[in-house]
Amino acid sequence: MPTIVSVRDLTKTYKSGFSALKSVNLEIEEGEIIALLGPNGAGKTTLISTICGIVRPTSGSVTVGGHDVVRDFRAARELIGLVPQEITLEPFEKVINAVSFSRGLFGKAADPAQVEKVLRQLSLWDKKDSPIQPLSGGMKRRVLIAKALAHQPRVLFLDEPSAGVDVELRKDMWSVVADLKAQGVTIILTTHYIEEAEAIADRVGVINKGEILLVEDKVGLMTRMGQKQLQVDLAGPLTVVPEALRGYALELGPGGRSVTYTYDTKGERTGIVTLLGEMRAAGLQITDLATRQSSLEDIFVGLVRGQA
Ligand SMILES: Nc1ncnc2c1ncn2[C@@H]1O[C@H](COP(=O)(O)OP(=O)(O)OP(=O)(O)O)[C@@H](O)[C@H]1O
Repeated sequence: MPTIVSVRDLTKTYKSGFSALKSVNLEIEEGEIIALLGPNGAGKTTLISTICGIVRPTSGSVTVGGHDVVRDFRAARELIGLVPQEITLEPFEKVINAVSFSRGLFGKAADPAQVEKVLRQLSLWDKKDSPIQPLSGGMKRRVLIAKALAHQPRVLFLDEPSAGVDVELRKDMWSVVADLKAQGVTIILTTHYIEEAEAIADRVGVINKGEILLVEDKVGLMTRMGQKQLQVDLAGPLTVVPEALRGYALELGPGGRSVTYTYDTKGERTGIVTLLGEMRAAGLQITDLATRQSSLEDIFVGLVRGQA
């Protein structure tokens, strides 16, 4: 896939002297969903604001569709839609007017057919004549997305799309994002919810203290850095791990009723078969087995702690 957004050696130092981005490099491919994960203050909003031309870079460059976001800002901005974190809508305006007006902000001529297409796409067509105020929280978020899509951008930025949103609405947002991707829109979202990245992103970028720690295919990342754990439940409780099993990475569970064995998913041999054999030989009676794959959250916490 061709690159649509290219960030090269980007730094941002605010007037206060605070260095919010430190030599960030990032290439985003057309048609992908990339999730930027990071703790509070990591630099996520600064990064997307710089790509969108709202914050001026201190050094480095950003291009969108080949247009430099500073030198050629009009052409770059036309390709971008930004859905802000806060609901910033005129409460008494009708849905259809709010969306049509956004198109005009980009100097695009009125196009009722395009506005209808966007409203239908977001299941807002039957609400087109409703004022915004009485709409549910979910519908208001859809209006924000419709406004960002009104001028037919190729790249959509979603800044924490599900901050303060309940589980049902979050799932609803995920299906909207999946539909947009199916229509070829490139999506860049920032999130604190690792499950959100796990559910919808193709690639994940982890950012902390103004630096990108990694950008990687989600599935590949989880396989590369993931570990698995085997929990073995026992008929009788243990007080310590028996001497014969000390060579294994074992942890005793609550009340000594189980042991947990952590193993590497990349290893040629997991060691499970020999472990179970040695447990039996040590006189332990096994009642159940369960495995667990480490999640993106485990990987994320490990990376951010590692940098600290
Ligand atoms: N205008 C500004 N002047 C000075 N410092 C700023 C300014 N804007 C942001 N910062 C600082 O830059 C750092 C990065 O902020 P940013 O909003 O990009 O982080 P974030 O990852 O989006 O955080 P959050 O998840 O909390 O929204 C923070 O320490 C913030 O206080």
